[in-house]
Amino acid sequence: MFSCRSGAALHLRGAIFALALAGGFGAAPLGAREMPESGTAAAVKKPNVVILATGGTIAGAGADAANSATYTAAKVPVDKLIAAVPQVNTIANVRGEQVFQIASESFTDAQLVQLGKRVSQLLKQDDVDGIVITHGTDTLEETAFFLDLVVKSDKPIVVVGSMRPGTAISADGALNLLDAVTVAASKEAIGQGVTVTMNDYIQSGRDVNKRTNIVPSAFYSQWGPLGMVVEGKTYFFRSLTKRHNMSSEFDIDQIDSLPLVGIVYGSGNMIPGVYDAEVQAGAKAIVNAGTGNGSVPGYLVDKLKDIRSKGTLVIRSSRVPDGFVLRNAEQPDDKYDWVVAHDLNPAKAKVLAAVALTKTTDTKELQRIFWEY
Ligand SMILES: NC(=O)CC[C@H](N)C(=O)O
Repeated sequence: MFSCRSGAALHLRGAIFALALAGGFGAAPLGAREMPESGTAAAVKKPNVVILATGGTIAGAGADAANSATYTAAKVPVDKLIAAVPQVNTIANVRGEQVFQIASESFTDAQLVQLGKRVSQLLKQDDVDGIVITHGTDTLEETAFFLDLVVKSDKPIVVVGSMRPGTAISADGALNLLDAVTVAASKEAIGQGVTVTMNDYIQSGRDVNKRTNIVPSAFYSQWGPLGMVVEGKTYFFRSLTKRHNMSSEFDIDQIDSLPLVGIVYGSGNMIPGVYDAEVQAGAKAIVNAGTGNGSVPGYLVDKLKDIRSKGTLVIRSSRVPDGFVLRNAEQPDDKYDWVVAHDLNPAKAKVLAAVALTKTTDTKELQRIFWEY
């Protein structure tokens, strides 16, 4: 019905082109939050976006432009990151805050809580419309999921990193940051949960995983991206169906620390003493990153039953990146009072377990939480 050859379509395309010409280089892109009030670019009220910088490769620097993988992370301060991408200013009123300057593998739970509280505090302000968090990519998926679970706001929260430092040939950080600001400033991202903008895609922070160590296409979700961001405009194709942010029962304003949760990686010929070490170190739950469908070697079943009977929670996840762990398949979870992590990888299961344990240690409740988030 709406053919490109129709007069109406041609008229519409002509009008959009004329508007773009009138706006010139400084015009707000189509993704900006507010529409023009009088049809001129000057009347566009830009959204306010705060960039919280935490370090990572996006703030990294190498000795030579050929160093795409050998460099030091967490070097460049937030003001320089923003100054390097002046195009963000056409999309939003942007200001930066340096929260940390670390490689993301060095994130502690205390820092995660501190970051979450700052995001929550800022999003309560009327003069903040969206948040971008620049972050190392190694644990970006944990931080994004944590914020998805605990920040009670519908406003966009975008976590972004890069795979190459800004000093490298074909550095990806500048475009990823521009895309992050675009999403944080967009109406379409409201209520979509925490998102991650890497390599032109908008990924759900809940679903996304880092899958490769080097290339810019490192981030992947088995359920697919939510959409794309291209030249200052967002294109959403899906929504997150899991509970998050406003529909979450967790609230960072009520959380001051996280209980310790350990992960044990499954393989052939495992060392049973590793579980004891985690319990002795204070782990309230152990995520078993089992083989296959979260399988547990026969010689370890009694060890895990024993740990559970003494109070530590056992959560079956899998080292296999895709698919999900089925309850009572491979092991009788009902009988042993274990929990399954559903489709969450071990690192994400650890985050959800820690957050859930701030409210309950009841295994039925924990299993409900693992189904719902
Ligand atoms: N690409 C990256 O950001 C990796 C750098 C570093 N290991 C970090 O996670 O911060």
